[in-house]
Amino acid sequence: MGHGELRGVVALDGPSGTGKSSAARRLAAALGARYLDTGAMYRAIALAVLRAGVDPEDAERVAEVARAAALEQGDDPERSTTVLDGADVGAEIRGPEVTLAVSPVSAVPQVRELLVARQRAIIAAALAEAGGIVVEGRDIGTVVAPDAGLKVYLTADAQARAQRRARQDSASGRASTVDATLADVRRRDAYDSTRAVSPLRPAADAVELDTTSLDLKGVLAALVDLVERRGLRVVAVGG
Ligand SMILES: Nc1ncnc2c1ncn2[C@@H]1O[C@H](COP(=O)(O)OP(=O)(O)O)[C@@H](O)[C@H]1O
Ligand SMILES: Nc1ccn([C@H]2C[C@H](O)[C@@H](COP(=O)(O)OP(=O)(O)O)O2)c(=O)n1
Repeated sequence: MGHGELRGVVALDGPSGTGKSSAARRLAAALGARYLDTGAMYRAIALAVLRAGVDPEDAERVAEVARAAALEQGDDPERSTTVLDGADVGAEIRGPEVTLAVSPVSAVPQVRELLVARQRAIIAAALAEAGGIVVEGRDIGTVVAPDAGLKVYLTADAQARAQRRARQDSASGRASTVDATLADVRRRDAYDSTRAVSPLRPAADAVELDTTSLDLKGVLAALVDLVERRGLRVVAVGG
């Protein structure tokens, strides 16, 4: 695949249910860029921890599992795959057990060191091969890609985020209620933003985008506008 229209890295950070994955995939596809779902990587390690029967709060054992896990995260926005120990776990990593375990697992410094190194390698390869990549997560603008050409911090009110996530879970066949999802959203927001290592927070140079009253099309339009105004969109070069 030749170079697309995006030059450099777009970082999309923010709490759960703000629309990071939906927006990042669409933006990457629209601009012929690659896409990286860093949350899926943390979820895959959390799944490996559960499969190994390790307590997600046991940092030492969690780090051992992370080092031993064979994890491959794809960067195709049309088909983003997460392969753990040879099998695609894209559906399993969205289940409630993993969603509960991923908060303590992603707070382990050695897990973050390992995954941030892999994320940076994926970003470097994408820039060489496609010219641009959209990366979503919690610490992209602050830690993983501090020199990103554009950093956007997505927000939305907790009720809207819980309703979106509950609808998403139900559509995927996972039992869910808005109240239970709201409690999970608040739990993970608190966990992710108060942890000692790489806490969830907007980078000082991030643009904040409140998606509460925007539909997906509106979010995409806002992001394309920000990319263009930042001079990161070029006429596609063939080949
Ligand atoms: N602006 C929006 N308006 C309505 N629904 C949205 C919006 N953004 C995302 N969604 C939906 O909400 C759910 C969660 O979105 P997702 O992109 O997974 O959020 P995040 O990656 O931030 O957790 C998905 O089903 C998605 O289609
Ligand atoms: N760059 C990242 C991405 C995710 N995490 C952690 C924090 C999140 O609660 C979990 C799951 O991330 P994910 O983006 O899949 O979660 P949501 O889709 O936003 O609900 O992983 C992280 O610590 N750093």
